[in-house]
Amino acid sequence: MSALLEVSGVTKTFDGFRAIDDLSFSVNEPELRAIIGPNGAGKTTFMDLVTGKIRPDAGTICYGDLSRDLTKMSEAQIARAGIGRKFQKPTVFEDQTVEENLTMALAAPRAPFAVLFRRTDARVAARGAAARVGLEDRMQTPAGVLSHGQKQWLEIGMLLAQEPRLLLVDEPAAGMTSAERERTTEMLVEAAKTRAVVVIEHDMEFVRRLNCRVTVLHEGHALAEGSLDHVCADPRVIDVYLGRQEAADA
Ligand SMILES: Nc1ncnc2c1ncn2[C@@H]1O[C@H](COP(=O)(O)OP(=O)(O)OP(=O)(O)O)[C@@H](O)[C@H]1O
Repeated sequence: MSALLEVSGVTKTFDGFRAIDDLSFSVNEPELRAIIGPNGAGKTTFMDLVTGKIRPDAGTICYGDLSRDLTKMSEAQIARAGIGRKFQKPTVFEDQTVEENLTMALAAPRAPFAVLFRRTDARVAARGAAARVGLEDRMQTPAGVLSHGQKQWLEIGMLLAQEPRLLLVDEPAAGMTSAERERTTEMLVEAAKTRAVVVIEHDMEFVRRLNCRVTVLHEGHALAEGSLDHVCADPRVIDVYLGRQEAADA
């Protein structure tokens, strides 16, 4: 296990407001990491910075064996370097079947099999990708008629088909049934056996099931890090996040 992503002293200001404030932490490969924290803590901004959607004012985000600084790379270069991102809302092609969606993902330029793809059996490859997210019985179903959870899984399957080294997943459990949430944790745990997977999530039951290291963000910096039990026992975390969550849940 070694560091795949090293965030050092990153700051991002929007109109004078420090959304990310001297943020430093690292993610190993392979590893499953959860990022939690109150609304506005900077979680989504962190993902925007890693994927090159926005640039920091200061700091570096080093990635991979050559420690390339992602802050100097374009979004396309970062995607090609093996970083995949799942946004909160599913963005699948609703008119296309599960098989067609997965086939498109397999044929994408950054997919490792894209060059070989014409020589392989597209159906077998797509079925393999579907099996990773439990959709192998839905190959001919238009994505638009899948449940919300199944659409999320399809998109995770499309990303996994491209074999990212680092997969960023923003609130996958939102809007899912408890059975879907449980299945999703299994998928992410499995995916993180061979890559780094970073999950932003508010649902603490979901985070508990991920059973992984947790980083708590607050006001743009890492407030605490460790097991869920460790960070949940931290008075600062209780003060800025868990106390408020309990109040919101009440
Ligand atoms: N493009 C932007 N312009 C101005 N302010 C922004 C921009 N993007 C984010 N912010 C601000 O930066 C702060 C961090 O936002 P961010 O979305 O990263 O938080 P978050 O931890 O993901 O919150 P949530 O849990 O609600 O999704 C917020 O105060 C937000 O309003």
